[in-house]
Amino acid sequence: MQIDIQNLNKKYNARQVLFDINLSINLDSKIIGLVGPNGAGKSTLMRVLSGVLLPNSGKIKLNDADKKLEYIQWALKNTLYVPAGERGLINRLSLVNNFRYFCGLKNVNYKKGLSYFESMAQTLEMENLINRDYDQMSTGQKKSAALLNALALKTKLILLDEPSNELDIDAQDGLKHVLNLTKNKGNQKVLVSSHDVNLLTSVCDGYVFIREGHIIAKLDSPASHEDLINLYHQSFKKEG
Ligand SMILES: Nc1ncnc2c1ncn2[C@@H]1O[C@H](COP(=O)(O)OP(=O)(O)OP(=O)(O)O)[C@@H](O)[C@H]1O
Repeated sequence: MQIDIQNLNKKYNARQVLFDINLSINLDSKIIGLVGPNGAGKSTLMRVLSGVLLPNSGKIKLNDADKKLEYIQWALKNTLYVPAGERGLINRLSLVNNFRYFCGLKNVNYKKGLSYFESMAQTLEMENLINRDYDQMSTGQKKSAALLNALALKTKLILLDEPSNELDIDAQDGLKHVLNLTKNKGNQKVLVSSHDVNLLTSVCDGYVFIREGHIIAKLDSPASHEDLINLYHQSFKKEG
């Protein structure tokens, strides 16, 4: 199954921020890094892919046997956008009740999903936090909580926006570990936007480079720390 983005444009009022995007995303269990300077359009592209923002023109198509399903219908159930910062979950709900709430939104069986949620909480060393309200967590705990929720829901596509910001060193290791685990478990595609070269090179199997709303390069393989930095400088070299 594949998502095909075709000639997609997105504006905020008069300001165009995505230009004629053409990109195919295969829903295998690989992790793709979305890389680009501040303001390049990474979050916007991920929000469009999650169905919470609509493009102004162009199409997103599901290349699937079930051709009757519109992308937006599929995306609202099968994707989850985890925003940067502290806005991922509902403030006055505990982490486990957030999971229950999101199960309702995504049509996931809460009772069946709970044991997986608990095992992921253990892997992320968050089992002591699952009954704490989201607004009583630290910044880094909130990020880990939103990530745990996304992984436990098992949505087919997870869109992670700067997931390692504000994580302490242990939590960064936990993040890399669980992201690598998702590849072995096999059913979740992850698109991760990040400026963290260490995270990207530890987990990504490929990259999409975006500059000023244009996709300018793709790499279909992992990269070493040094290679990614070199590619970044080649791709985003300032002209003039
Ligand atoms: N709600 C909005 N209204 C108007 N302009 C917006 C809005 N959100 C983003 N933009 C603009 O769209 C452009 C792309 O922003 P976006 O957040 O997608 O970039 P980004 O690549 O994720 O950046 P960063 O790495 O800094 O998070 C920027 O110029 C930004 O100022």
